Amino acid sequence: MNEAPIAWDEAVVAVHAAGRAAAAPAQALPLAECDGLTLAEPLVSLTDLPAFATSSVDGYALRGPGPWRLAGRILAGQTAPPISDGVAFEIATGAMVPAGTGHVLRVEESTLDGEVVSGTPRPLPEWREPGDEAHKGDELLPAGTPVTPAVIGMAAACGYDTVSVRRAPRTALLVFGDELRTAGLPGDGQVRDALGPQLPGWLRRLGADPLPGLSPRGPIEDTLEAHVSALKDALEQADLVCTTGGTMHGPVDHLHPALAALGARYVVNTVAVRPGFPMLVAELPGGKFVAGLPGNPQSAIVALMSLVEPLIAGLTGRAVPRRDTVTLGAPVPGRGGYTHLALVRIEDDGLAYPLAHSASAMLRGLARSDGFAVIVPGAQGDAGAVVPLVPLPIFFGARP
Ligand SMILES: Nc1nc2c(c(=O)[nH]1)N[C@H]1C(S)=C(S)[C@@H](COP(=O)(O)OP(=O)(O)OC[C@H]3O[C@@H](n4cnc5c(N)ncnc54)[C@H](O)[C@@H]3O)O[C@H]1N2
Ligand code: MOO
Repeated sequence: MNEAPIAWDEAVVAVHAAGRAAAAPAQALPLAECDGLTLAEPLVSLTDLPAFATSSVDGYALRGPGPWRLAGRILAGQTAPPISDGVAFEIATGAMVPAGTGHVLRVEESTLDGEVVSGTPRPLPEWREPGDEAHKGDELLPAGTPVTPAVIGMAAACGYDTVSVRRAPRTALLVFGDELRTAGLPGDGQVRDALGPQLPGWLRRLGADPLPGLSPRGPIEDTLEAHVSALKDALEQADLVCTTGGTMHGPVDHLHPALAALGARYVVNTVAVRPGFPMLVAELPGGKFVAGLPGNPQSAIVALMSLVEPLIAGLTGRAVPRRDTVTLGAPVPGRGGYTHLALVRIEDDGLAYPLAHSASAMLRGLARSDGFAVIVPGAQGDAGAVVPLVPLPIFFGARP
């Protein structure tokens, strides 16, 4: 219970390593099923790209000095015949350039008189040579690359039908707290559950696969028995179970005793970060994980980005999440020996400003935020300082 909190940056590395050691096996999946998954092996070109000399323009393939006699037409998709001196083939953009072609003359820079083509070809080739983009065997992308639509397009272009990927970790979300209402207005000691509805969306954006029926489940009754049984059930289906609330040691905080009852080993138990320090990740027998997110809503999201993001990265074979930097537009206080993850919004001047209503129990600042500025232990975030940013996984076009 009184374990010293681990430094924030060390916690990130520790959970990533634990996830990496338990990563899902590689599997070959059809391209259409790979969006959002992770390459398990380097993407190596299966062919020269382009695979044949490809015309970049509509015009005429020519050989030797002009004028040229029109001998036929080559459309995209057809195999080009060889070409001989004094001959022209009408050729389409994307069509195969005949072996022996000296020039491709653009249609708009040519004249066709009966069957005679004339004009002055441009000096530079108007076609792409085999291997211009890639040679067979070239490594195009390393293992661990997240599969985006562009990666799928690249894989298709160089001949893949399936790619070797690691699947998204299946997640469950258990919400703890007898004070939580799942509908209607808060009041009389009860609050709306603000984490059950938002965490599955964040988890999906971080590359996880939230299980239907378990995303969320709760509120789970505030008894140890109910906690143990809910965790057991969820762990049967999920690779990673996230929980909210109950990370402290209050009279109805049952997470730690429940983890002990299940034989869990802490990977990280409390982190020197504000807010959110009671966050934890534990590994269960069988290589499954529980991430304990504190109940205060903003603290839960700090824990998500501090521990769950790198854990998912490890489980899928991705690198430790990269942190870009931002320049602060206004001062952000440090938190002594703790790392401060401070909600910021990047305004039109390109600078990151702290947000009002950013206390750990609040969501108003989070709802307008681009991410958390990182103020390292012992430092102050002065205006003009360049600091790391933990970006929230929102599309730029969708920022609030
Ligand atoms: N004696 C001490 N008490 C507390 C300390 C401390 O150092 N000493 N730390 C505080 C900090 S910091 C945090 S964070 C919380 C963490 O507590 P738990 O993870 O055990 O969370 P709960 O006690 O269950 O809830 C805390 C708070 O958050 C509200 N909550 C919980 N779940 C939800 C939800 N799904 N949606 C909206 N709000 C939620 C809950 O009602 C409480 O207000 O401990 C402090 N205590
Ligand atoms: O650190 Mo608690 O997680 O501030 O609210």
